[in-house]
Amino acid sequence: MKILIVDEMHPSLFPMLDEAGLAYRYEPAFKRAHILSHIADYEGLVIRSKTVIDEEVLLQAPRLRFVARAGAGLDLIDLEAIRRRDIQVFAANEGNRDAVAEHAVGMLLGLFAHIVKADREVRQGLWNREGNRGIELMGKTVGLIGYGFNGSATARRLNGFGCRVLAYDKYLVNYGDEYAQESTMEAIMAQADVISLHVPLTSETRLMLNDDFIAAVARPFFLLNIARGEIVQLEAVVRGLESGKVRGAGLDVLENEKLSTLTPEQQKAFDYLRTSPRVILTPHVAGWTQESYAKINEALVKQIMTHIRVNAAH
Ligand SMILES: NC(=O)C1=CN([C@@H]2O[C@H](COP(=O)(O)OP(=O)(O)OC[C@H]3O[C@@H](n4cnc5c(N)ncnc54)[C@H](O)[C@@H]3O)[C@@H](O)[C@H]2O)C=CC1
Ligand SMILES: O=C(O)C(=O)COP(=O)(O)O
Repeated sequence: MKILIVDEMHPSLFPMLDEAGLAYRYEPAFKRAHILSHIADYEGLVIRSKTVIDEEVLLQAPRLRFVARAGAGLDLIDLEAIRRRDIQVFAANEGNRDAVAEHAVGMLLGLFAHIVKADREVRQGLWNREGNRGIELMGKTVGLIGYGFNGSATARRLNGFGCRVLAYDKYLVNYGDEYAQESTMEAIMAQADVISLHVPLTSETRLMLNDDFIAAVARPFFLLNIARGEIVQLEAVVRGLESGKVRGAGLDVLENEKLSTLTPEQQKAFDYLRTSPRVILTPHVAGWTQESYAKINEALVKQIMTHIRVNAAH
């Protein structure tokens, strides 16, 4: 079993692979052309968020038996093309769920208590108390869209703050629990003070949060996007902020995260967001803590070992 690793990994991965007796080649600088010319030799591929796995790559990979995603999002993998072959996909959602949930709550507290805005003002010599009077999480209704690892971890924490949590998940059944009430998109739109997105990027969720969505929400609301930038139409959020329908937004992800290559429309939206005191922006770090990548690696190595054992038994 030979494994090719083509993305930057937390160093905790390598002793784990050594201990498991797995042979690997670590090539974090590999570009697509390198992957295409080397993948034929490998049974396993480990990626993060840099590498697109599509039909063209799979055609060059006759020996490939698994793709391990050191993280959660599978949006760069053509899952249909993978399913047509005998290739397993592993992900490690449990590794960064705590990081994401803490980041979500951190962003909400930051928005509600004006922490970032007030900090900037004090640094400029402004002692603006009334303009930074906060609002409380206690008693607010939070709607979570997507109730998998991240949605449910966020719900647990919000309970501690006295929030009423509604969750909508299109593909789970009986997922209501002591932390969140199973709900519908319509009920969330009718009742939520905060809407937080925890769905994967798919053809269904791409630009899910657009002008129509915002118009359908009954009251002005706060928006959190810690999932994928392409789920949210930024221009619609800007219009929502301008009209007041969106009271504030916490965005860890953007449609185009290479800020030097924004289209004129993206640049205009980004310029609005980066100067708005009602917006908190972070550079796709919600799942990225000192702890999460070690947890991700443990989960991945466990899955790789199980895969090898099961296949050896057959
Ligand atoms: N900002 C960051 O650093 C991170 C971002 N993420 C993003 O968050 C996403 C979610 O992560 P997890 O919670 O671990 O995934 P998950 O797979 O555990 O949960 C996603 C849930 O969304 C539901 N869902 C899918 N399509 C839906 C739709 N159209 N409407 C409603 N529900 C739908 C699924 O049934 C599933 O339960 C990832 O796919 C990734 O894109 C994940 C980790 C870190
Ligand atoms: O796990 C995910 O889906 C993330 O968004 C974080 O991934 P990354 O550190 O960019 O590979």
